[in-house]
Amino acid sequence: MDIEFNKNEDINKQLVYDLNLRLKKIYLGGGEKAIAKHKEKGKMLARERVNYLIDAGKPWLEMGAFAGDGLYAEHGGCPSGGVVCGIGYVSGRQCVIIANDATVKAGAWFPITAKKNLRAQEIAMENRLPVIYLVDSAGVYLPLQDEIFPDKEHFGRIFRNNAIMSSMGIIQISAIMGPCVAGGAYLPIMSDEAMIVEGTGSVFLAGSYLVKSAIGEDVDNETLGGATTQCEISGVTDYKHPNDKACLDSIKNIMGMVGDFVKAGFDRVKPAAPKLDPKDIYGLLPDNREKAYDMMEILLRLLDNSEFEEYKAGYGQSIICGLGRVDGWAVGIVANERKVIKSKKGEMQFGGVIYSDSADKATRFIMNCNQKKIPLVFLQDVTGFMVGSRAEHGGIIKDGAKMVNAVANSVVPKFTFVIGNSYGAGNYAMCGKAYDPRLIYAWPSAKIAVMGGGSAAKTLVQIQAAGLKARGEEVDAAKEAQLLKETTDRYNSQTTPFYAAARLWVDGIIDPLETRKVISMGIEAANHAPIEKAFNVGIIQT
Ligand SMILES: CCC(=O)SCCNC(=O)CCNC(=O)[C@H](O)C(C)(C)COP(=O)(O)OP(=O)(O)OC[C@H]1O[C@@H](n2cnc3c(N)ncnc32)[C@H](O)[C@@H]1OP(=O)(O)O
Repeated sequence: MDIEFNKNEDINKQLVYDLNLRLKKIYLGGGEKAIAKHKEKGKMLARERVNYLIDAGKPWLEMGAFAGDGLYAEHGGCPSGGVVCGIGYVSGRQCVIIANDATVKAGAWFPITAKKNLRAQEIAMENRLPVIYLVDSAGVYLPLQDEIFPDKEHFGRIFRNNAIMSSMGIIQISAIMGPCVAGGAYLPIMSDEAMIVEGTGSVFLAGSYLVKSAIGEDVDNETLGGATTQCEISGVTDYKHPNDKACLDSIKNIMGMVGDFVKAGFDRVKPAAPKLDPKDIYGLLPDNREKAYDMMEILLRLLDNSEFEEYKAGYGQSIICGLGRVDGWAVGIVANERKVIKSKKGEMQFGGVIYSDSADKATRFIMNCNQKKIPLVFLQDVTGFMVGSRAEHGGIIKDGAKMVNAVANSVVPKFTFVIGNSYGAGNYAMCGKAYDPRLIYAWPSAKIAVMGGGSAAKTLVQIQAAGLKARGEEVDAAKEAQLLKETTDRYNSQTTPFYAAARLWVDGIIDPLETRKVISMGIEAANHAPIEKAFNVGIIQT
């Protein structure tokens, strides 16, 4: 192995190590004190509940672990958005699990909590997966009510989704495992069935403090809406359990009896590991995002048997397209090439840039995958579409539009991995979050922004300098350098995968070695949802 490989390997392994350290801290939720208080009540922690619920030895795909990371510092933070979400197996069935973490402000809903719940429900709806809610929530986080309460994508949307999902035939089971107040109360009761834990679970529209202030009644929370009240007096809840474990056992039991539904029918054969070692990816992926590398070498380490059926290998080479398998599932790959290319026409093309010919090729390939019912996997390392008069005169806008059209209108499931840069309209054409990927994960090496820090800073500084000069202010070299540094620093802090994951622009950050697992679980999930719409791109931009 050469020096470059070893250097990359050290850096990429360090990034994964740092990622795991940050996750470990996040897994502490509201912190040691809140954990101790929670456990004193005899309650399991949110992650313990999930671990107990899911099948041992089967994979768990967490979504949104970094949601809220670095946000709401003035409120004490909101690790994982105060809710644990993911796809797991319960009694052999893939389910979406949504578990409030009551160590974070009693499981109250911050704005990012709503966004994360809505994303988890979206995943359940798109894939027609059952949802299990482990509810332990104080409802709206009152100091931020104006950012979470009334708008379309705020808290109310969750209950609207409960109703819509029910009418779609999506199974929803809730367990009330702590005080569930106001908004926290609607969610479990809008599910197909709700169970409640005796002594710790309670569910009511208004807690004892509000009842006292509203109507002057003195009543404790247990009498108001505890397990006995809701199971034996009101009939609001359906099953009463003595503790968390018994409650979770009951969910497992019910899930074990669920019948089979029609599948989408994506092709799968016996899985095979890649022939080339996936761990090589650490050494192959450069230590910085401007360096060129051979994307094919990465691809071959993600695909079964390292086999790839390349489409139009000699044409539009700044995007690699082709068919392969991941864990036995057939996939259509669309990946940005990162090495400099000399096209057959003699033109030099930069790696990571989408040219007219590559957009044209990718469009046709995406349409082909839709025709053949093959799920699409996008590997993003893209700085954007080619600029300049040659590209414009060649019609780059219409070729880019064509690709965006095919991606947007695809009816096969799409999965996106941001492995390097994800800049500009390249993010869109390569199926960024706005293009409905069923799942989108970033590698620790990812950078997501409208453009790279350097380019953005230079562009902004030119604009700012022109404005200052127009107002008669002197812009000397020192002032320009200061503007450049400030803008670059700000941009760089906003392009990290952590910044993106905190805001749910991606579903999470993964070790590159987990990529195959995400694709496989994602296609298995997507296979629950038959494709109902015919593929139609409308007017294509020829
Ligand atoms: C759709 C409309 C809505 O959802 S309106 C929401 C209305 N919600 C409420 O009135 C619930 C108020 N909270 C409570 O009654 C209790 O916190 C319940 C849920 C019973 C839990 O009690 P307990 O386990 O003792 O926790 P705690 O009270 O010590 O709270 C822990 C920390 O969380 C906070 N907290 C709690 N609820 C909220 C809330 N809704 N908004 C904002 N903050 C909330 C508490 O203040 C406490 O914070 P801290 O740890 O002291 O900083």
